Amino acid sequence: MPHLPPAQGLGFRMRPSGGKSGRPAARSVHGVSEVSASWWWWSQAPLQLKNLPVNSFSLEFLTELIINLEKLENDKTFRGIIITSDCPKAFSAGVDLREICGKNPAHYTEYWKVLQDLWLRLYLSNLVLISAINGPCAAGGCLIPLTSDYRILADNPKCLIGLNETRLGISAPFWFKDPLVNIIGHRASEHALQLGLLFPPAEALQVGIVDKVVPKDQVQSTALSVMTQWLAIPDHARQLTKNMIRKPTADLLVKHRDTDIQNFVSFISRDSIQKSLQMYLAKLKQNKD
Ligand SMILES: CCC/C=C/C(=O)SCCNC(=O)CCNC(=O)[C@H](O)C(C)(C)COP(=O)([O-])OP(=O)([O-])OC[C@H]1O[C@@H](n2cnc3c(N)ncnc32)[C@H](O)[C@@H]1OP(=O)([O-])[O-]
Repeated sequence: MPHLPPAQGLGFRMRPSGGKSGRPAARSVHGVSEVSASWWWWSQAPLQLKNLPVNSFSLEFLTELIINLEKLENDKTFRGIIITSDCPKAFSAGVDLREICGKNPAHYTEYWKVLQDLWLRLYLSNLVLISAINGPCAAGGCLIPLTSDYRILADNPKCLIGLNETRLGISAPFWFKDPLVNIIGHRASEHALQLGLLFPPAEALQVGIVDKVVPKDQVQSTALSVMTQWLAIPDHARQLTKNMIRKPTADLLVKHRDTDIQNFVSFISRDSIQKSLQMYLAKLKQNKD
């Protein structure tokens, strides 16, 4: 049987795309499930996010995710990753508000740097990245879909997706805004970002923030068939093309990382912003079903 991810934290499984029988030995590294991938035909790895209850980005979760992405990137067996959620409530609720509320500037600095690291790793990945979005995906949670090469969303009214930061009284960083503009265009981004819109599936497809909407039970199979299409292209040609298209956007963050951290830390440390985030968190707790 494939090795299952641990109950908490991040896990990932890798499976042959061609349906061959047998399984390689599983081993565990630093508490993270990993399957040693020695079989050349295993070209795509499902990466299942599991940080209960809503895959919010805690510092620990982000760090673990980066380590695992690095392993996949360095393992030449893999040419693509399908990223999905193993939490029933959400694909991702974005930044864990407890990381940016009531902490100190040193913590905010560390947190923001790690979030930038994740963005850079994903945005410039040589692998084909497909987001299989099987739950709500809010604000920072869109970091993964927006840096992916293809996005598939489950057709369920609960599966809202968008950058809703303004509704929390904060602003999405430019490195969230830029990929959104690249994907849906300038005017639609102005609209979506200023109003903090969370799109239901049909609207998400119409505006172009996702590429496909399918019934929830078909998200995974659709991701696999899209992956097959992308893997039919020779890696070197696809990677050069991806890099050519994305590098100018990524370079903006690389060049302005320190200023961006300083801006974030001074903004998030303001009393008025802290108050507004605390109110949002309290409202989330009240709204529980
Ligand atoms: C800085 C600029 C850039 C980025 C910004 C961001 O990403 S800002 C982030 C913007 N993100 C959003 O606006 C999304 C906010 N989240 C939601 O809208 C909903 O939780 C949901 C639709 C994802 C799931 O709905 P559902 O009814 O199925 O589940 P539920 O609602 O009952 O939640 C379960 C538990 O998780 C808790 N919790 C949830 N999110 C967060 C969080 N981000 N953090 C921490 N905790 C969070 C929630 O309080 C509750 O805790 P409790 O009481 O059990 O201790």
